[in-house]
Amino acid sequence: MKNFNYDTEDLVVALATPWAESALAIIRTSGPGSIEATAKIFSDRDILVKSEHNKMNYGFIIDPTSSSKIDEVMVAVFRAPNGFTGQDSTEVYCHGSLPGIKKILDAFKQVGFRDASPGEFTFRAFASGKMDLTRAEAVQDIVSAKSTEAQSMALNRLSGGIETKINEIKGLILRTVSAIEIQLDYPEDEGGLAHVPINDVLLAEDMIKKLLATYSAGRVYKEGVKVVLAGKTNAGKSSLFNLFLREDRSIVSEVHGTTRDYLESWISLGGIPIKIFDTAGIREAVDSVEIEGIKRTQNIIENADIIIYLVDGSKGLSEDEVESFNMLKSRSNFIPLWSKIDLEGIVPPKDFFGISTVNHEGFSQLEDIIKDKVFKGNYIQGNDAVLDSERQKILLEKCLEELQLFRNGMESGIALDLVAQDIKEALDCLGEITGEITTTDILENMFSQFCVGK
Ligand SMILES: Nc1nc2c(c(=O)[nH]1)N(C=O)[C@@H](CNc1ccc(C(=O)N[C@@H](CCC(=O)O)C(=O)O)cc1)CN2
Ligand SMILES: Nc1nc2c(ncn2[C@@H]2O[C@H](COP(=O)(O)OP(=O)(O)OP(=O)(O)O)[C@@H](O)[C@H]2O)c(=O)[nH]1
Ligand SMILES: [Mg+2]
Repeated sequence: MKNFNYDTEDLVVALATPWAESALAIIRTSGPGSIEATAKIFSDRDILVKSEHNKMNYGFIIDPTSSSKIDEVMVAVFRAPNGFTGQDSTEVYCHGSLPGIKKILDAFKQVGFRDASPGEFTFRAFASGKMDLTRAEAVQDIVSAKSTEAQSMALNRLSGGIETKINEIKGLILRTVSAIEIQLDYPEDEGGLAHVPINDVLLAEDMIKKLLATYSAGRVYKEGVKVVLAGKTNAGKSSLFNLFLREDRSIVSEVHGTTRDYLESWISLGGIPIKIFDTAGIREAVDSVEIEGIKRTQNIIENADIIIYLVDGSKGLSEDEVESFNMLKSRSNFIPLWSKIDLEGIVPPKDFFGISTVNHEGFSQLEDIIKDKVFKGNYIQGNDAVLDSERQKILLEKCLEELQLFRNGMESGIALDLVAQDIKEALDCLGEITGEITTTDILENMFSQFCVGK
């Protein structure tokens, strides 16, 4: 974090692809004069110096001290004010050999480049006005997206989905602020406070609330949820685990206590990343291994987002589990299942959902129930911009509070110049979200979380 570099005028270089052997690797540079500087280590200087923006050029990277060839490459040229960073910039597409990459990076250092710090390319894009902070944050989101949905949502933000919303909200608040300013400047004007469009503030509050509601739903796609399969031995937990995975991962048998330690696996449920746990069945255990297994089960249950509790439908709820079952039952994240409903005469009692891992009856309903529990009613609609940054969320909450303070002040007749302060603070929150107002702390915090080369 301390290493963050705000200088945007010097030359930076970084490997943009992983430090690993691969077919190709990309080394990118940015900074005023980076095209000329790259040309110093390129086989045909003129080609690069004269290259158009967005053009690929074929040649060799040359060691500046020995003049020997380092690698056969393609070099892309981007010219300010265009391109990702908005600065002169180049990209070397080389062979993905680690020693080769190292030699090229060394050659760049010899002609005046320094290593870029994490997020420095995106910071430069921000600094040159190519993107606001909501888009800059989306750059890292899109790189680290773990599901297709998370990636689409990040792309929406990268394309300005959040920025547009914030600007709309800002527009509404600004109308009110300028009306107030007119009032303060010309208090004798007719109409008085009636001219202050409080309705716009209500609309702004509404938009903020809607945006905030997308946050928790967005988290789900980004971080995923932990779902645990729990219940007594032989209830069918491992069978259901395997059905979720569509693979025979966990051992299934009619022997009680088959699963001794927990198993976990990531699955996708309509794009929601779910870490699902098969656990050791709960019973009065005798040997120390099983006791430890059950201890772990209890630990996983405590930390789960969703608890799926299976009761063996062919046996029913047994006496020794009633107490713990009732305790779990009151939790909002609890899903009680009645298993083996394919067997003759098994009907789930009230409050239980039936499931069969033999004929899959009840499985798609179970998936829907999980989704409902996960989203708690906050579904995301089609192309909604989904708020994902905690930083942005906190600022929006603060903005909302300030707006409410402002309205309360207006309604209770507090002096206009005082309430004006609240609404201006609301405006500042929005300015901080997009980065019109920034502090070094904010920037350091944000960009230090990026990968190097981004
Ligand atoms: N080779 C390469 N691929 C890449 C990137 C990159 O930097 N290099 N990107 C980096 O993350 C992403 C693409 N992001 C980009 C964002 C803006 C511009 C750009 O040149 N914008 C021009 C207008 C482009 C046009 O409309 O034709 C501009 O802003 O002036 C390019 C790439 C993903 N793929
Ligand atoms: N008929 C029927 N049998 C099932 C169903 N699900 C599981 N079984 C059987 O029930 C027995 C126990 O299944 P498991 O999935 O191993 O049960 P478990 O809850 O993981 O048991 P432990 O690991 O011992 O805690 C096996 O013989 C399964 O074939 C079902 O839906 N219908
Ligand atoms: Mg099992």
